[in-house]
Amino acid sequence: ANKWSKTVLTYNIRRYTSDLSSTTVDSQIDSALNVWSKASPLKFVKSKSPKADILVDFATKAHGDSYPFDGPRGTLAHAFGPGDGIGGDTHFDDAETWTTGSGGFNLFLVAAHEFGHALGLKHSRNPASLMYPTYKARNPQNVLSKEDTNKINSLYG
Ligand SMILES: CC(C)C[C@H](C(=O)NO)C(=O)N[C@@H](CC(=O)O)C(=O)NCc1ccccc1
Ligand SMILES: [Ca+2]
Ligand SMILES: [Zn+2]
Ligand SMILES: [Zn+2]
Repeated sequence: ANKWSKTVLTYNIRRYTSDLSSTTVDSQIDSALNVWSKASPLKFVKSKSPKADILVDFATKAHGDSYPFDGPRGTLAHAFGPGDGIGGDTHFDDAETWTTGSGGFNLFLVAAHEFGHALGLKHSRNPASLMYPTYKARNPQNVLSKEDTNKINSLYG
């Protein structure tokens, strides 16, 4: 599927990174989902069940799908597009140092990018877009470009 057939999506955080408190991870993930719910009709509900639409996980190297992580740097995270089962699932490479600031990799920023993929967005060629392929520091108050917003609303608006 290229998009979810519903606008209320559940998410569950299966395992956490040891770089941050679980409370901090919860709030970073919630803020990253809010980026998209603010720009579209989408709603996200935290669930206790790993059967949630979007299963968030931190893992290293081979972790049960066909895309093993690669140690520090390189691939930081990946997400599967909309669909049942692994669809929507979002994995973070725990070989990275996850931060809430500008050191290491900012979890909020990477998560916001990954959730774009989980919702059906591909990479953009526009360096101003959150969906541009490579990580760079952005103003957390304004991470979406007009293109990002237009794209999410072309799917769910
Ligand atoms: C081919 C995929 C699996 C590469 C992977 C990605 O795009 N995940 O969504 C990734 O980790 N990309 C790196 C860049 C790279 O591997 O060259 C990245 O920084 N992704 C996180 C990101 C990208 C743009 C904005 C914010 C965060
Ligand atoms: Ca990596
Ligand atoms: Zn994975
Ligand atoms: Zn990406």
